[in-house]
Amino acid sequence: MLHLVLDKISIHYDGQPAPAVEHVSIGVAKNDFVVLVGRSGCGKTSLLNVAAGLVIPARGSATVNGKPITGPGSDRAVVFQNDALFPWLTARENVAFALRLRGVRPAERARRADELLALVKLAEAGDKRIWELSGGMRQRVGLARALAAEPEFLLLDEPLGALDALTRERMQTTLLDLWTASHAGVLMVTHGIEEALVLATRIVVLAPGPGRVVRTFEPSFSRRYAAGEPIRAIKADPAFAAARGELTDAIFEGEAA
Ligand SMILES: Nc1ncnc2c1ncn2[C@@H]1O[C@H](COP(=O)(O)OP(=O)(O)OP(=O)(O)O)[C@@H](O)[C@H]1O
Repeated sequence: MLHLVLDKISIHYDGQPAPAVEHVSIGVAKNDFVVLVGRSGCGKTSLLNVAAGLVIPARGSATVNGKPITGPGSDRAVVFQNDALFPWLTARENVAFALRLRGVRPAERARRADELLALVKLAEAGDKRIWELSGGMRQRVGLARALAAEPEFLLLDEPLGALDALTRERMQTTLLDLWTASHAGVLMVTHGIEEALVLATRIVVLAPGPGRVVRTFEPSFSRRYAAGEPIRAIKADPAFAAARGELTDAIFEGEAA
């Protein structure tokens, strides 16, 4: 079984008096969609950066398929909010660039890039330059580029955070479609409570001071979507509203009024 494992992780930034994160364990298997939520400063991005190999923990172990994570690797692709694409290149060229890094032959690159753009519903936009695209379209090019690496794990830091509410909602189902099609394990950070419920197979709720896990939830809504239930019907289910209330309480529990 493919696994990304953060085991008893503590993170202590240089010059800080206290650890940012203490004793946090999170596992992501293939086909899992794990979402980290919690108040500002609870260490969500720091933990994602440990998984990406960009932050080395003070204690604990981070492994991917049993091997220690010592830096970025082709088994993990990262998408950040406002991800940097090359604005002067077309959407197709941006995706093809990632294929080139993977050693895909030039003759193959354009065809494969078009397949990936179709997957994120941008089949018509291959020839458009990045500066000609909307924020939501750019974010989809970023996802197509991440998928070009055929990663076993996708690490997403607020990938929909910069989008307007309607585009964000549409992108949630795009993300679920990509997850279902790719079978990748996903670890994602979000501030969106509904977004976490729509997407996650597991939600890890963190609290700050220092960052630690306070609750986990295993919602079934994303599996229901993957099984063919429309997203509107899922969100209208009273179970969805109940889960939203419970998750909100867990996030704000213990917060000084
Ligand atoms: N490079 C750094 N150097 C020093 N301290 C840092 C650094 N990065 C993060 N921190 C601190 O670590 C703690 C956790 O930060 P982190 O960004 O991981 O939290 P977060 O939950 O992602 O926050 P937000 O929801 O506001 O994005 C915070 O107290 C932050 O100030």
